[in-house]
Amino acid sequence: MTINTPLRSLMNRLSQAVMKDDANPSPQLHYEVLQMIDQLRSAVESPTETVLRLIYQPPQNAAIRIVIELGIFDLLDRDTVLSATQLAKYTGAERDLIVRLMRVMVSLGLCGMSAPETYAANEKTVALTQPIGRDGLSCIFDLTLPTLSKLPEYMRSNGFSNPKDYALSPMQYAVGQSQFEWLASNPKQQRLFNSYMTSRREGRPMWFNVYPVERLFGHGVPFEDTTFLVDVGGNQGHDLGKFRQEYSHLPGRLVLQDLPEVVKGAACDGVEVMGHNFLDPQPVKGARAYYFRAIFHDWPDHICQRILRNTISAMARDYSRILIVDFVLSDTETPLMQGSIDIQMMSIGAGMERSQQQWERLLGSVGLEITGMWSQGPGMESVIEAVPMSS
Ligand SMILES: C[S@@+](CC[C@H](N)C(=O)[O-])C[C@H]1O[C@@H](n2cnc3c(N)ncnc32)[C@H](O)[C@@H]1O
Repeated sequence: MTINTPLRSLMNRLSQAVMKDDANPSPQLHYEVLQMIDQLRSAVESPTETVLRLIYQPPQNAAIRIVIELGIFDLLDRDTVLSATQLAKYTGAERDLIVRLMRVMVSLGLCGMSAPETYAANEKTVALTQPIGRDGLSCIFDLTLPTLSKLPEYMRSNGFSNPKDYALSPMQYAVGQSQFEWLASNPKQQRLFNSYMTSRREGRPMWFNVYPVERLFGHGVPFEDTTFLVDVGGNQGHDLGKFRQEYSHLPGRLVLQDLPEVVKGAACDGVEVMGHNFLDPQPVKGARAYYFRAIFHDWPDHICQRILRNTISAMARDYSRILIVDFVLSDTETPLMQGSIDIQMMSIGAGMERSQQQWERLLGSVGLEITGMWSQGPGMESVIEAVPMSS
C-alpha cells in the first residue's frame, strides 16, 4: 500500500485530534476522532475488503446474541480468564461451538485472548454484562431481525414506496405486529426493552443539562399546585427520576405517563405514575411542559400529528410548552448511527428520524412553532421546544 498525500494528511489530522482529545477531552473532538478513524479505515481498505466486511456483518450480531444468551460475558467478567473447555462446562454448550463463537468475539474486541482458546475479559466484556449490552443487544436483535430480513421483500411488494402507514409497517408485514404490540405480547422482551431504555444514555448529558429549564419558570402564574412536567411515554421513569434528583427543590407535580402495562410497578420518589395512551387526549391540563423523549421517531407523521393534537388541547396558552428530545438529522453529514436507527424505526412501526425541515413541517402542520433547539452533542439527540402559534 502506498501512503498517498490525502492518506498522510488524514493520519496527521487524526493523530493531532487524538492528542488534543487526550489533553482536553470534549464530545465534539471525540466524535471527530471516531469519524476520522472510519474515514481512515475506508481509505486503507480496498473496495473489495469494504464489501466483504459489509456482507459478513449480520453473522457477527447473531454470534453476539448467542454468546449473551449463554451468559459467557458474565462468566468472563466473574472469573476474568476462562478456557473454551471451562466455558463449555459452565454453559452446557459444545466446546467446538464455543471456540467458533469466541473467535468472532475476540476479533470484534469484545474480549481478549490470553492463550490459545482461552479468553480474557476487557472493558467491552463488562459493557456486555450491563443492561445496555446484555438487554439492549438481545432485545433489539429479537425485535428487529425478523423484519429486517424481510425488508427488501416488503419494499418490492410495495413498489419501493417510503413506509408511511403504521398499520402497514414492515414489521406488520413480516410478523403481523408493530413494535409496541409485539413487546406487549412478549413480557420477557418488554422487560429487556424497559431495561435498555433505562440504561442506554447512562453517563451522557441529560436534556436539562442543555436546555435552560428556567424558561419554564415564571410567566406570572404560580405552579406550586399545578403540574410542572409530564413525561409522556416516559417508560418506567428513568428520566423523570433524574430530573427530580437535580431539581428536588422545584414545586409542582411531576407526572410519568406510559401504557398501563409499562408503568405497572414503576415507582419513583416524588413522581406521580399514570397509565395513559397518548393516542387519547392528554388528561393532565396546563402543565408547564409536556416532555417527549424518543417518542416521535417511533411513529409516522399521521400518528405524530394525533399525539401532538392530543397534547395541544391540554396546553395552557400562556405558558405550556412541548419539549421533544429526538435526533435532528443534518442535511449533509448524517452519523451512521442515526441513519441506521432511521432504518430501524422505519421497519418496526413506519417511524422515522427527522431533519430540521421535517420537524418544522410536522410541528407546523398542527399549528406549533419551534421556539428553540438545543443540541446534546454531536451525533446525539437535540431538545426542541415548541408552542402553539399565536393566531
Ligand atoms: C422508544 S421508547 C422511549 C422511552 C423513554 N421516553 C426514553 O426515551 O427512554 C417509547 C415509549 O413509548 C411508549 N409508548 C408506546 N406507545 C404508547 C402509547 N400509545 N401511549 C403511551 N406510551 C406509549 C413505550 O411503552 C415506550 O416506553
